[in-house]
Amino acid sequence: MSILVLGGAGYIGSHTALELIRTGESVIIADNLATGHIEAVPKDAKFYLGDLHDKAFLDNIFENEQIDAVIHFAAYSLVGESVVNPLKYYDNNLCGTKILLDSMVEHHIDKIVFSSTAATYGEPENIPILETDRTQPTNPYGETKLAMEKMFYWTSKAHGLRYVSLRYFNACGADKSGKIGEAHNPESHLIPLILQVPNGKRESISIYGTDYDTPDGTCIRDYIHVTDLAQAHILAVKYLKNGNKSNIFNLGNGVGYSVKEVIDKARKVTGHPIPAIETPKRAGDPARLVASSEKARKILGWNPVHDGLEEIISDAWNWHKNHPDGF
Ligand SMILES: NC(=O)c1ccc[n+]([C@@H]2O[C@H](COP(=O)([O-])OP(=O)(O)OC[C@H]3O[C@@H](n4cnc5c(N)ncnc54)[C@H](O)[C@@H]3O)[C@@H](O)[C@H]2O)c1
Ligand SMILES: O=c1ccn([C@@H]2O[C@H](COP(=O)(O)OP(=O)(O)O[C@H]3O[C@H](CO)[C@H](O)[C@H](O)[C@H]3O)[C@@H](O)[C@H]2O)c(=O)[nH]1
Repeated sequence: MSILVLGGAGYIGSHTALELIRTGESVIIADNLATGHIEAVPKDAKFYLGDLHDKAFLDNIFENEQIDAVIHFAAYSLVGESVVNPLKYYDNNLCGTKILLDSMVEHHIDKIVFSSTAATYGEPENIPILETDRTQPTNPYGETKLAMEKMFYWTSKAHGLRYVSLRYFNACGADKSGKIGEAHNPESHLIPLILQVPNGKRESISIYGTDYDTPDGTCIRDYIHVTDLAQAHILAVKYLKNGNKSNIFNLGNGVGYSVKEVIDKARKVTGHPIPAIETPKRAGDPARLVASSEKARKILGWNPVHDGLEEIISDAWNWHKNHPDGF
């Protein structure tokens, strides 16, 4: 039996595929390469080039491969773009996933783990954020992920399929091998943007807002190593294989770092002064997003081990310095 990794040529998907292979699983990747890279696909994974919206493409995989469970990463995830072009996000993230569910139900594939996000919460009520806290997204990207969760909920009630939704906080870092890492174009995430400065790709890093209600005035986020995220997916598949019920888990370290702290740590890791420029706030950024991942720890047995900011940035730097232009 194999695990189908949809979006496995992307950043988090390729790291998860690699970890699955390291644990001896048979992995099949399907991806349209919209934002992914063929070079990120592990050599031991079988690859299908195609799109989530193409039901015949999915049907063919489910008919010709022995698929035990699906891990679904395929989505668009640029918050700013989702505000300007919401229908692009509804179409890919929600309508695409609807086609996937049609095909899974038809082929009696009954286990799926999928990527959700901290963006489902919007402006948080409490810190750390619990899975039971209010979900009120402040952008279309977060809305599409919340709508996906609800679509899974009702589909599971009607068709007996079971799911695990993983709400990641800020994914970062890279595989220790240095062979794969984050390569988004355009890049919008803080750590890879910072590392473009010592790589000679940009002059400085912008700090979006310095008058937030935080100790140094800059936004606080919960940075979680991509390899720890990958492990959570493996545990979530195991959880479903053991017959457990559908569930939602936050994935973060439970520790928040400010934008200034991240920049300082990157200066230490790279030995570069990394000039920073204070700019106005980016619309829709909550001051603090920090996860409680107690539920994932207790129920999945998840234990993030690459949790220090220095290790996260060192692993990211190990990738970026050798791949300044990505793959
Ligand atoms: N990176 C983060 O910090 C973060 C945080 C929270 C949630 N997420 C979610 O995690 C998932 C993976 O994020 P990522 O950073 O690895 O993104 P990514 O863009 O690197 O990977 C997504 C992959 O899905 C593929 N894809 C997209 N639409 C497709 C379609 N219609 N058919 C087939 N393949 C398609 C892309 O080509 C790409 O390989 C996404 O669902 C994202 O919303 C990411
Ligand atoms: O050049 C930059 C880039 C980012 N930031 C700040 O750095 C922090 C982190 O920003 P990212 O763009 O790296 O990530 P977000 O916190 O915006 O992450 C949100 O968007 C992600 C998708 O891209 C995930 O879905 C995640 O769960 C969701 O919270 C934010 O305070 C942001 O304002 C800067 O100051 N300068």
